[in-house]
Amino acid sequence: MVRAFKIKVPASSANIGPGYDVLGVGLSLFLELDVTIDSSQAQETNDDPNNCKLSYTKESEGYSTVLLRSDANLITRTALYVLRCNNIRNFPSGTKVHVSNPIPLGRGLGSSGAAVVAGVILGNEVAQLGFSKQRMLDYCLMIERHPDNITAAMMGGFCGSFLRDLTPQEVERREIPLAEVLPEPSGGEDTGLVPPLPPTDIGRHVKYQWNPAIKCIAIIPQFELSTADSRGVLPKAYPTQDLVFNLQRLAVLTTALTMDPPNADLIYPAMQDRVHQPYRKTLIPGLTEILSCVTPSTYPGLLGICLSGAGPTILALATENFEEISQEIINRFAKNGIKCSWKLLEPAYDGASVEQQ
Ligand SMILES: Nc1ncnc2c1ncn2[C@@H]1O[C@H](COP(=O)(O)OP(=O)(O)OP(=O)(O)O)[C@@H](O)[C@H]1O
Ligand SMILES: N[C@@H](CCO)C(=O)O
Repeated sequence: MVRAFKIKVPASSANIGPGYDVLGVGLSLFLELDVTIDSSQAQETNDDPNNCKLSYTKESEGYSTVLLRSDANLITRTALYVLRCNNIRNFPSGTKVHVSNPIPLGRGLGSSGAAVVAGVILGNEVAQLGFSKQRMLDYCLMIERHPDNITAAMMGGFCGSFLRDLTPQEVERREIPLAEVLPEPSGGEDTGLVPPLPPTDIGRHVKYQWNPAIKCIAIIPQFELSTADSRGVLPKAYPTQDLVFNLQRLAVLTTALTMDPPNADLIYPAMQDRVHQPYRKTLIPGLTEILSCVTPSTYPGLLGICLSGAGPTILALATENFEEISQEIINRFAKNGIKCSWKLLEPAYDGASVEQQ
């Protein structure tokens, strides 16, 4: 029997200013996997140690750099983690995965979150494990340990999320699939290890309303900034007044983005942040100036502006004047020698999906 299905996972923007590691919104830019499982084509997948032939469309972001071995690529490596937790060593023979990825890598638009969500869904589908989205979140959150992008990509829409405290035993078992559980890309040997199942309900979330008049402009610099590096510049402890500053704004922002008509006088100041953006300016030339100089008074229709995820992309929320707002930010990056592209996006309300074909 031949099986074919398509997995679609949205990009996402995390933090939305004050909601560091808390808020995320799914965006209308989709990572897509076309999957076929045809045992009569097993020979074609024999080159891969885990029976999976992986390819990317030429137009895909990362086309020339992503690794295609199934135990090295983030999507298939994640799927292998799910399979092995459930005592299945490899993909079914004759598995082919063709990826179309329009989400720029390492720019703050949730490319890794989308890849991890797609990988967990891939594992669930190929082995027909029948997991709910909530259970699949547990697997995702053992890999990417901040829930904002992952939750928005899996569930869609505008989400607030947290990780529950793990018990000391669960903390001990915080398996790190990329380091321990899966074979290293260079070796490729299957160690036979069965990783422990993830604890249940690691991530809890709510979905907020979003006023559909609010569009998301992503201004995307042409340089990559890895999330790990961008987290590395953050302090280990914060002054109380900075945490209170963010908590106050976070509480107001989640409702302000639902109100009709949107109120720029409320949203713009509610999107200010003192927890991550001030520290990340060292990695993103022009950031401080961009965040402070483009305002609703200079650009009617602009509601708020922030760093998208770990950066370097800038997220501007607006109801009109999209081109003018983008051009202003592009010009300011250009003064710092940085070229950008921009995209006008909407929230992806439904999150990740699977379509049987
Ligand atoms: N479609 C994909 N296929 C394979 N690997 C991917 C894919 N998407 C992301 N990755 C991996 O994830 C890395 C980028 O992850 P990183 O967390 O640094 O940035 P990001 O997820 O784009 O940004 P942010 O988390 O701030 O939104 C890439 O360099 C690549 O290794
Ligand atoms: N909350 C995360 C999102 C990026 O993955 C960060 O800002 O580091």
